[in-house]
Amino acid sequence: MSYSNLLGGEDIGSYSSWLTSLLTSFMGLSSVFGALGMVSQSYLGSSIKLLILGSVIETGRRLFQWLTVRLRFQYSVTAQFYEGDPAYEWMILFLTQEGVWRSSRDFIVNATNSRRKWSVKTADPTIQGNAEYVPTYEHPQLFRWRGHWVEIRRNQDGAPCMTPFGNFQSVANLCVTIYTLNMTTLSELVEDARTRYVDVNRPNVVIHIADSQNYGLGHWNSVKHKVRRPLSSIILKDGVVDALVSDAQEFLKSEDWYVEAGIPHRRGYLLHGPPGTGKTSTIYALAGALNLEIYSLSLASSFVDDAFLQRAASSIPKHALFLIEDIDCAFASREEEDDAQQPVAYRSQSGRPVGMSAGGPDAQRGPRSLVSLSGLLNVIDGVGSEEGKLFFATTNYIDRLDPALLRPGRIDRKVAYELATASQAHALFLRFFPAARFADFVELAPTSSNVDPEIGACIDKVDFLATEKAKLPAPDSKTPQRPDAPTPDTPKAPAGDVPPREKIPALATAFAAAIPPGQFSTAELQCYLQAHKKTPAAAVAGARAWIAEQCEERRAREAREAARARKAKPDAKAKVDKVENLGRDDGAESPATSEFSYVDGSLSAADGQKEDTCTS
Ligand SMILES: Nc1ncnc2c1ncn2[C@@H]1O[C@H](COP(=O)(O)OP(=O)(O)OP(=O)(O)O)[C@@H](O)[C@H]1O
Repeated sequence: MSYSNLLGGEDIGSYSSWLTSLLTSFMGLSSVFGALGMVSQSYLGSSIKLLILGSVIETGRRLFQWLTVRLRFQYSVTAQFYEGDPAYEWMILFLTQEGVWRSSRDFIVNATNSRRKWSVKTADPTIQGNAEYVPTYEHPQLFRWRGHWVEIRRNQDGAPCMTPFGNFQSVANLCVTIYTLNMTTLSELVEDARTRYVDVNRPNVVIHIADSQNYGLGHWNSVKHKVRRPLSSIILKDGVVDALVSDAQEFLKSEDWYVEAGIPHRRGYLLHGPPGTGKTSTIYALAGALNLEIYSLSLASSFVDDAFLQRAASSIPKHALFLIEDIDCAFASREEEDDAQQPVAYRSQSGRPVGMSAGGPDAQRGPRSLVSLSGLLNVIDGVGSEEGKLFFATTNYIDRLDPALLRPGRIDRKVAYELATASQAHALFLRFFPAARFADFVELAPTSSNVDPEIGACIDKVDFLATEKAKLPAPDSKTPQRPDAPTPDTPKAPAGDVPPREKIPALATAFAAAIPPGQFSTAELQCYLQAHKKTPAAAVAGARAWIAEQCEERRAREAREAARARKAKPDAKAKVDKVENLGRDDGAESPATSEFSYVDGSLSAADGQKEDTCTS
């Protein structure tokens, strides 16, 4: 290739003249550089010095970084806590108590609910009330704990990482670094956090709920705190609650015995009975009394399948209470599948079906679950079941449960709940109107003359009864006393001037006598009494009208359901007849014609002379 080609066709002469002029200008520049030589030498020296200094600084910086990492690794302990794990909750509380985030200036504000948040308290606790202040925790925070420096960093939307739940997900996590040579400091810190959490939650029952399929947050991704309910507030037949508590206590403290006997250390309970009879309340009260946290899930949830159930159950810690409510909603029992015609209904104490649907099981069945029977059995007592747990299940329809589910080893104890008896109605009334609050019950004061005539008549009767009782000699201490009997040291009150405190037991007796036993759930009675919080006499006086109203509502509901069932299935009429005949087996009237009977709440009835005033 020639130069001429390279230069695009220009001749050699013009090229050499261009080269000559270029060399001349270069020589000219060189002379300029030469003139500046003296000056540039000093600049060059400074530049080299700067370069060396920069390199030393950078090397030092890198060395320092390297050393920090090494020292940090060598002389610190780091732990990660993932949202959704109970230990994360402990740390949240710990950091809130330590006031670590007080310096934060960036918050998310949420309305307060029962779910604990990563919140800090404002200086004025009265302002905290309805909102929670959740720092965004962008920057690492350093604080002192028991003489150690602890660094906290929170990763809100971290890069996807492998969670302890076995998947990659960006989960909020908390990174705690303690600067110490002692590895046990970490466990001491975690134990401190746990103890504080237990102490703070002592007045509460902690309920972990699996309420979404977001595995990244753990299976128990919602935490609620309910005020602990005293066991004494659960009104059941004598001894039922005590037996349950001592059984669970015995189980919890006899782990060694189970191991020695080669029996898996787990215990299953099934609480069954009509809605609103206290099954869930009993479980919450029991968990509170035994300091157990509840892990509750519903098999009807659309995201709960065998795999989810398995993983969720195995992530429940030891000495916790695993609760499945409405366990029947998952599937039909084998018998039920075989005999789809068999109607299911609760019966009142008189044998009459109560609150049933005439449409048979299909009409009452809730949504089916993705959980299979074998999946559930496996979780309760198969290889998938974890030991050291109390398993509780509730159902309104024990008849629907497969016998395999009910066998001992899976369900070790069944407790039947029933519609309220007279003594439950009596106890409930006393719970609503404790004598300690008698000052609130103005209608009972001797001076109150402007009360409704019906209530007035009721109070008169109570006054009469109380004064009559006051005239009785003090009962022999060996004689069993009625709950409403006056105590021996009760001062005798003159007729017509009975102190309110003494009217309450008499009103409770009158109320219990007014309520037909085995017809209403405790929840229904509770709802009625709530409407009369401060007026016990009005509650007694109005009981009769309320019962009539309830009768009417039930009849209307049953008629509607029967009509719907008739429409849905041609043979429903036969089923309805069959169900109605259940009520006639013991000679009782058909629920269609006379579902309820109740005893007049008069004082004579309280003394045992029952008077049937049933209508319709
Ligand atoms: N035996 C009882 N003792 C005290 N309170 C009760 C009792 N039964 C029901 N209650 C009250 O009624 C309400 C509902 O009770 P709870 O939820 O325990 O009933 P349940 O039997 O679990 O109902 P469901 O079968 O519908 O879940 C609660 O507020 C509870 O206080």
